[in-house]
Order: sequence, then C-alpha cells, then structure tokens
Amino acid sequence: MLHVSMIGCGAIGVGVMELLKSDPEVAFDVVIVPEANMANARSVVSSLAPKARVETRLGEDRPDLLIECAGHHAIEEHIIPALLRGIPCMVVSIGALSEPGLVEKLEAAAREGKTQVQLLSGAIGAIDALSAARVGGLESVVYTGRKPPNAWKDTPADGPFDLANLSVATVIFEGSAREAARLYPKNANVAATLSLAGLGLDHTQVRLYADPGVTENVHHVEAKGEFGGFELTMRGKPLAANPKTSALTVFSVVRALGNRAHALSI
Ligand SMILES: NC(=O)C1=CN([C@@H]2O[C@H](COP(=O)(O)OP(=O)(O)OC[C@H]3O[C@@H](n4cnc5c(N)ncnc54)[C@H](O)[C@@H]3O)[C@@H](O)[C@H]2O)C=CC1
Ligand SMILES: O=C([O-])CC(=O)C(=O)O
Repeated sequence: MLHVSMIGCGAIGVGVMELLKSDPEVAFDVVIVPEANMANARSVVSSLAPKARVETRLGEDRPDLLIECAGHHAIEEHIIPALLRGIPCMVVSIGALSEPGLVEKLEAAAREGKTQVQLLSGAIGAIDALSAARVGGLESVVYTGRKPPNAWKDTPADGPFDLANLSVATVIFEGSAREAARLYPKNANVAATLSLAGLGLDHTQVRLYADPGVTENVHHVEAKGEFGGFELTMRGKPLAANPKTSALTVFSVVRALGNRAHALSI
C-alpha cells in the first residue's frame, strides 16, 4: 500500500482521487490546500478519500510520496521542504521550473534529502523518446500549442486579442519556451516539460495559437537530432473543471502513482 499526500484539490487533484478511489494499493492520507480552500476541499475529500485529512501543510506527516497538483507556488512552499526531509516527490506544475534557479534548487533539495523528485509528463507524450534522443544529441525541438480561445482567458493574450470574437486561428505568442512559460504559466507546462527533456528552455521554439476551430488542446512537437526525427500531435480533451488543463494530465498522475504502488510498472 502506497501512502500518498497530495498538494491541491482542483481539477487535477479531484480527477486523480476519483480514479483511484477504488484502488486498494493507493491511500490518500493528507490533502494540502490553502486556508481559503479548506472547506471546499473537505467536502470533496470526504466523499472521494474519506480517510484523508485536509491540511494547509504537511506538518510532521511522513508519506511514502508527496505529489504536487496545485500550481507554481506549491513547489517552493511544500515540495522543497519535503525533499529536504527525504520524502520522495512528484511534480506536475512543470512550468514553474522555468523560474531561474528553481530546477537546480529542486535537485539540490532532493540530493540533500537523499531522495528523488520525478517530473511528470502530464498533458504531453513522447517525453521518454525525447529525453533518450537528447543522449545522442538534438538539433531542434519545435512546439506548437493550439487551444480554444477561452483557454487563454485571464492570460496576457486576453486584451491584446479579442478572444470572444476570434474567427481564425491566431498566433498569440512566438518565442522561446522560457518566455512562453514566464508569460503563460498555466498554459506552458508542456513547453517547459519538452524543454527540460530536450534542448532546454532557451533553445526550444514555441508558437501558441488561440484557435476557434478547435475544441481540444492540440500539442504538436517536431524534434530532430542524431537519432533521426519524430513528429507528434496530441489532441487533448480539456477537463470540464478547468479548460486550461487536458484530461491526460490526470491520467498521467494516476499512471505515475500506479507505477509506484503496483508490482508491475509501465
Ligand atoms: N504538466 C502538465 O502537462 C500540466 C500541468 N498543469 C498544472 O497543474 C496545476 C494544477 O492544475 P489544475 O488542477 O487544473 O488547477 P486548479 O486551479 O483547478 O486547482 C489547483 C488546486 O491547488 C490548490 N493550490 C493552489 N496553490 C496552492 C498552494 N500554494 N499550496 C497548496 N495548494 C494550492 C488550489 O486551492 C486548488 O485546489 C497547475 O499549476 C497547472 O499549471 C496543468 C495542466 C497540464
Ligand atoms: O494541455 C494542458 O493540459 C495544459 C497545457 O497545455 C500546458 O500547461 O502546457
């Protein structure tokens, strides 16, 4: 039985608890949310993981694994202190790692705690192929992200572009993955994940579209290198609870927890 503490109880966290509620090998002991969200989280957790406590921090608990499904601040606030205490962690808010120095800080904390932090693939596939290709040397990685206009609400594109009335696919950003992640933190996790697996934040090229012609979050990757090349297109269905987040992100967390909890890992 894997004893898990989870940070966040939003679209991803709730989806994960729903899918794992009848898995006898995974137990949620603690769910961590900010004070203001505790009442809401308690009502959800009481039906999906009735044995779990809702807290604002991990405290003295020592789970087998701490998983972050919360957002960028949670990395500094909860993951780094847990790693320093030797608790293995998984992270889904990969866009946060575009902040200068944060990847190094995470790595140093895991080393000091003699443990490991796993960065999850989330909404994108082929991270295994890309990071293997890096071993032989990569020439270029180009990522194009395409989402319905409402997924760009409350981002820097909301204002300069009349999102509600777009009639054609419109490029709202073109530049490096570092800049994409800085400007669009909640929509640039995929760009950051591809960068960390591949050519890094400054050399991964990103183009983002608000596209009234799509209903899914479409991720396209083109990579070339010593290994040859690949092209990947993923059409991720957005979660009803948060259109910025693809359902595959939830499934990737469930897969990662299953791989730790079950006898066979794939
Ligand atoms: N790697 C990937 O491919 C993807 C990563 N994400 C990232 O996953 C994260 C969560 O996404 P959603 O569940 O859709 O968001 P959401 O907004 O629905 O839920 C976030 C939850 O985390 C809690 N929270 C926020 N800050 C916190 C903190 N500092 N400490 C503890 N709890 C905190 C909130 O109260 C809420 O319960 C976001 O950062 C998002 O950018 C989302 C989609 C894909
Ligand atoms: O598709 C998703 O779930 C989220 C996404 O694009 C990102 O954060 O890069």
